[in-house]
Amino acid sequence: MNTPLILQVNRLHKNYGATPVLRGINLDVRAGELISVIGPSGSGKSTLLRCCNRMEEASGGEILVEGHDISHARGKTLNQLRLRLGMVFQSFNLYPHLTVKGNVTLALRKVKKFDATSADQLALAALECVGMAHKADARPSQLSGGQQQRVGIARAIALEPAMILFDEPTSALDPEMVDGVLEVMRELRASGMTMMVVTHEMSFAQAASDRVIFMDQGVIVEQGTPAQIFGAPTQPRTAAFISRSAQRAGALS
Ligand SMILES: Nc1ncnc2c1ncn2[C@@H]1O[C@H](COP(=O)(O)OP(=O)(O)OP(=O)(O)O)[C@@H](O)[C@H]1O
Repeated sequence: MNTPLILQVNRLHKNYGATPVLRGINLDVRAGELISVIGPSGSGKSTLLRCCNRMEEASGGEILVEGHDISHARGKTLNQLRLRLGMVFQSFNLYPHLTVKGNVTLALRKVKKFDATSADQLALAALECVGMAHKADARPSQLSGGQQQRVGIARAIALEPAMILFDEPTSALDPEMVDGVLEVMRELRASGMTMMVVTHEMSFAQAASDRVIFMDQGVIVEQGTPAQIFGAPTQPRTAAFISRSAQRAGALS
């Protein structure tokens, strides 16, 4: 039996001015899936992610979160649906004046209205999940980039979302920090979290995803298992991208 649908994207269009950036995206995400979105720079990957939680307004189409239409929701309903989609950013977006724990409890207190004790407990549990509980009282500036990103992930987990959207979570990190963050994401996957990850880390997409989506010029060109997309792509554009990425990785190693 299929697991429940967490996210449905139907005929999604996005224009910036007269320029179409997303051109009719259709996509279903089921509970427990880890989906990697790959594709050339400018293909619309981040825009797709940002339209899902209405950080960007779509120009057309519909997005359902656990069956509820977020694309036309307003006010309290919109806020509640947004909370179901956690977001992890490339640039961490932690508040520098708050401690690690303060960053994680902020939305729990302000948005979810938890009392201080409950918010602290949830925050410490989330920090434990990403191996950062021992830094609960540190400031973000005292942490490495990889540690800051793990706090960003803890902040998302603490809100108990139905799904987490990751927008290039390792792109701003020094190479030696990347593996620790990818490991936390693998553990989250193993714990059953539903995840959609825009990534340039091809080895992660290949090894950790249930499904890989290849985008180019605002459309999904092809999607399939990592074995299909990386081993036997059916579309010439996918094959060319995979081959270029492999060459680049070879040149770097
Ligand atoms: N706020 C904006 N205003 C105008 N154009 C934008 C805006 N945001 C993105 N774009 C354009 O939309 C296109 C898709 O951008 P997007 O960031 O979604 O691509 P991407 O596939 O995530 O690229 P990358 O891998 O480089 O991050 C690009 O041509 C980009 O310049």
